[in-house]
Amino acid sequence: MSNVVTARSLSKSYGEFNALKSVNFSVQRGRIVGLIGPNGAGKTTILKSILGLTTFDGHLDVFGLDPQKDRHKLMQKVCFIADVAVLPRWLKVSQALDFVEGVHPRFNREKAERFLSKTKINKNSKVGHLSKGMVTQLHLALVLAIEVELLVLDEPTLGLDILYRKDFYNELLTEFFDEDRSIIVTTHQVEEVENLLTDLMFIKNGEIILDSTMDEVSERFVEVMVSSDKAEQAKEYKPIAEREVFGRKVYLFDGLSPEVAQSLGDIHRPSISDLFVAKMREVSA
Ligand SMILES: Nc1ncnc2c1ncn2[C@@H]1O[C@H](COP(=O)(O)OP(=O)(O)OP(=O)(O)O)[C@@H](O)[C@H]1O
Repeated sequence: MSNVVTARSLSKSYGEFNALKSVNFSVQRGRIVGLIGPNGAGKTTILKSILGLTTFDGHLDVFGLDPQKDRHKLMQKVCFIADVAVLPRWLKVSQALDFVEGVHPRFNREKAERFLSKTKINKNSKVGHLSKGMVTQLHLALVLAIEVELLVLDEPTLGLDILYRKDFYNELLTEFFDEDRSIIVTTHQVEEVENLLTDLMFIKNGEIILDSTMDEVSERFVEVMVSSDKAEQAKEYKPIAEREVFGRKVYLFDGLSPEVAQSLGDIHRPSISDLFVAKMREVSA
């Protein structure tokens, strides 16, 4: 598989503070990577480095380009949706379409209009007269219609209500994603992207503490709901987290064999959010 992004010993310091501590990772073509971490972990710093929006130390290759030197060429291949939609209030929706069509060679206007036709947005409205959610939808319509190979999304659904958030991810899969494209997405709403991701990266304090495909995650981690008589036995296998559901213990294991897991109780795949909480606590323990 070909890498669209390769980072080796990628570091970023702000004065004495190390926001990224020599991280290594890659993103392959045709993958949807979730970059998940608590506030201040370094997610935006990674995204900004990939987009050539900040300086860094170490090696970073994006489509064979150095983001610090080749930002212009990179923008032909990469598109970025930030968490806040910034569109001038006086602009009409139709003018926003004209503008992006004029400045971006890869903008597919027909696609943007199709996306907008599914919303309540009127093309003659001014941005300033749209609701906050509608402005975000307009922004997404404009950006998703730019046909690039890598889409970078930083908390893309912030400010959208639950119905539009679901629509957004459906739209992303049907309108944007295919096997030749890749997506990197950061979000705090991990349950929303759970079924979308092909790869998962957890970051904490500038370090990547998990980097796995979702298939590997399913093979490696298991949650077992254990009856009280097996609780002591389960603990011997050193679970990385435990919680209680309806009076029964649920243990999360890393690398426990399926046979042993089944012998202890009812097994299932942990949710990304449960795994995230467990991994964050494990590291600080
Ligand atoms: N320009 C800057 N000057 C100094 N420190 C900065 C600067 N930008 C980011 N940082 C620090 O670097 C760390 C990583 O920030 P970053 O924005 O990458 O985190 P994040 O994981 O995206 O967080 P959030 O989920 O809150 O957006 C934080 O501790 C932040 O305070």
